Amino acid sequence: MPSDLSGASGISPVHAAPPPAARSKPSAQRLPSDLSGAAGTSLVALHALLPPSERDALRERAGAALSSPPAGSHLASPGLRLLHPGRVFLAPAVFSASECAAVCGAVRSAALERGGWDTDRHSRHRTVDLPLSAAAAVEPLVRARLFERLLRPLAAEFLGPGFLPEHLRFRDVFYVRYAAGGGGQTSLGVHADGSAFSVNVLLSDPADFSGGGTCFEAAGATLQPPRGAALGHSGTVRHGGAPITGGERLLLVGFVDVEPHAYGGGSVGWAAFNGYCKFGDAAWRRGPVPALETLFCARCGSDALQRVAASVDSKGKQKLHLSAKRKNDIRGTKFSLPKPGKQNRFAGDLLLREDQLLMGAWKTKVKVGKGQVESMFGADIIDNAGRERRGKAKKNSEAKACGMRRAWS
Ligand SMILES: O=C(O)CCC(=O)C(=O)O
Ligand SMILES: [Fe+2]
Repeated sequence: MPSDLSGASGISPVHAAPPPAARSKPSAQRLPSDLSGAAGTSLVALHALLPPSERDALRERAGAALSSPPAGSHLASPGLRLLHPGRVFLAPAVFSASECAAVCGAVRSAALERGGWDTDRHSRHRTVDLPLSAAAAVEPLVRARLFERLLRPLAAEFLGPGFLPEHLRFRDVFYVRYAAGGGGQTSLGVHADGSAFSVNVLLSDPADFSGGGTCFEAAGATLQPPRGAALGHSGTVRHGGAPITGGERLLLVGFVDVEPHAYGGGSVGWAAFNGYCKFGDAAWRRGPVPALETLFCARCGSDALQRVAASVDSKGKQKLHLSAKRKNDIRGTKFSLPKPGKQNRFAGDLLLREDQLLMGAWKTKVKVGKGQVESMFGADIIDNAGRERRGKAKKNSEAKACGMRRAWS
């Protein structure tokens, strides 16, 4: 564990504890539950913080790369590289204790209904788990909280102003169960996740189990965040689940990736739509978007945006100089809609409102591996969603559930 931990964010240093040798009891560091204000943001860098100058340079590079990417460029690899391998983060309160309890309840009932937990969703370093979709009753809440309290601050804090939270997506989100006794899984070997970065949130009450925590190989430390907090780290950081010695430990684990699509300038509305598909209402309630990049009004979704003069008073409050007398002049703004063209010329739907449902977009695929494609909205979206298949089913046309694999172990 690097020595610069102390004082990084008002959290006491985390001292070396060996990653879990199968049976030894790790000396784990319980993190305080009240971290509010620890670093002035909702996201607390726990260790291996880059020196400020290097961090600013990184941000600048990220901002430049992401706000004006060269035409046709893909964001995936810059995103992966942007996350410094040694960094581990904590988002102190992603869920409240009562939300955690509600999610635990829903997940346990889902497991009962399905006749047990899954054990084969991940090829290596298997976990006893359930996908996010299994507990449908709490899925909107979980997506919203992850977006609002994790992805949004994360995008703003670490990837620079040109980066929208919608550039991030979950490749896999699942509930993990560790249980002592009864043949349950008690620990998870050290591994790296094949994600840009990963997060895990403790859903159980810490009084319900002993031992546990997430151990980090290089740091030689095991961290035990409080209930409802998320521990985040680069997917390349080798880590594992420390053995529990009693009770049940329920976690929410998310593998986050960077969208392989650039949203700049005129396509911010499209990014917001994409965000809505992934994260529901929470993505709609977005913070201020850089005004010049906005196509549609963030409140009503209409395109009637008008530039007005603005000033800032001595207290830093913004004042808009709107004139009640000013009439909207719509001369020259009414056109008949052109007919869609052929062979990629003006083909597709015209984007007239921010919340317009672009049905064709569901078919947009991105390459995820050698010869492998998936919907740009994530592995769990299939392009014929909601459409009935007419005629004979094609051979091998079945959409394959694409479970996230842990790589580089
Ligand atoms: O148990 C933990 O704290 C870590 C879980 C984890 O790394 C995973 O599921 O990939
Ligand atoms: Fe992991």
